[in-house]
Amino acid sequence: MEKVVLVTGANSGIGLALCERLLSQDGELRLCLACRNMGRAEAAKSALLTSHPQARVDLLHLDVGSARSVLRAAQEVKSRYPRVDHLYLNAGIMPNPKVDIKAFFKGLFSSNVINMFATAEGLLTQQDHLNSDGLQEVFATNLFGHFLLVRELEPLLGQEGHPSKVVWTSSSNALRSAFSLEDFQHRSGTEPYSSSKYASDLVSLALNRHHNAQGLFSSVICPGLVMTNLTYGILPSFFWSLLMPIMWFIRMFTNTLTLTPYNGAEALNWLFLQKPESLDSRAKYHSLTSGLGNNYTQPRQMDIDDETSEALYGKLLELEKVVRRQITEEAERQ
Ligand SMILES: NC(=O)C1=CN([C@@H]2O[C@H](COP(=O)(O)OP(=O)(O)OC[C@H]3O[C@@H](n4cnc5c(N)ncnc54)[C@H](OP(=O)(O)O)[C@@H]3O)[C@@H](O)[C@H]2O)C=CC1
Ligand SMILES: CC(C)=CCC[C@@H](C)[C@H]1CC[C@H]2C3=C(CC[C@]12C)[C@@]1(C)CCC(=O)C[C@@H]1CC3
Repeated sequence: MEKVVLVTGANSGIGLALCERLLSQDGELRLCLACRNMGRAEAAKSALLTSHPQARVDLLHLDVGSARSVLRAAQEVKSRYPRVDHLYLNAGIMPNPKVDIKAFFKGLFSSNVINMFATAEGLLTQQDHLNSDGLQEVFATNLFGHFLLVRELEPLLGQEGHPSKVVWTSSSNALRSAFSLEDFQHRSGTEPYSSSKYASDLVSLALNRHHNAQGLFSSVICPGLVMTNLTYGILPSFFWSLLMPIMWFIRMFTNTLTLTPYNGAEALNWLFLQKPESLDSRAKYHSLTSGLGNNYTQPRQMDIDDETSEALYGKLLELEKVVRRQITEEAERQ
């Protein structure tokens, strides 16, 4: 049977580049683009079919920021496919980003400049708000919706003799300093993006602990700094044009400025080809691009521990119960 691959946030940026690369790799794939905007999803499908006319590309309506939408979409997946071989949890948002310009120029002339361009530590804040489920939107979109999707699709992930891979698009901006177990939704801080990405690293580790035996293997990747809708939302395009020469120069000294979605999808594509049992639960797989433009993937140990990972996993299971109860009660009232 052909491999089934589902990609969230597949209609643009790194997700779309991954789809292109996967289809070039394996013409037999059954590729499912899971997107919240069906117009954009159709456009992405047409683009993919232009370069791969024989490809089997399906669309699925999925808003990962809405628990109801996730449950509905998961039902649809269960009715369409007997199993899911690769589940790419790639959709992500960074709403209302603000760059600390003073910190940027201070960092630019310090020995920390390479780390600053790689992680944005101390540079970026965002303004978040509650969504219709009463959850912080960044947490709900980048983490919880994906967690719920994995929970719902468990019966399709890792069947007898067919291990499945779950891959989270995390970030080098996943920083322990932005995350707190007591405030795992990041209600009170100003770095919800960083917190949600750190949480995805922790959850991936917990998924491996709980589900490797059944054949579900979870990994996290970092695409590097890639020019996409998400990054174009951070600064006006005029600033990006000014910054580009600096970024190309810095690329001589650090390989984390992958810049194009194709390069950024390197680690996602690399993971597709690996035996799941050979992967390291504690490593983040980084897409890297050399000064000469060569792409490669490198594992780097994550700053995570079992205790925090298990505690967060427990809290997410509790929250899942609350959200499911809320949805059932609302359905009963209608
Ligand atoms: N660009 C970079 O430098 C880096 C990006 N990343 C991560 O890479 C991932 C992909 O982002 P990137 O390609 O850069 O940015 P894009 O904005 O191009 O892609 C994000 C994708 O996620 C989708 N999405 C957002 N919210 C939802 C939702 N509620 N439900 C379903 N889909 C949704 C978007 O759909 P729509 O078109 O409808 O908005 C879009 O397809 C993200 O997780 C991001 O955090 C990590 C590190 C660096
Ligand atoms: C002139 C001026 C104010 C420049 C600021 C440069 C920043 C906009 C970039 C420096 C490091 C970048 C970075 C990201 C976004 C843009 C920068 C902050 C990400 C946070 C984008 C999303 C990620 O997940 C990781 C990236 C790390 C580096």
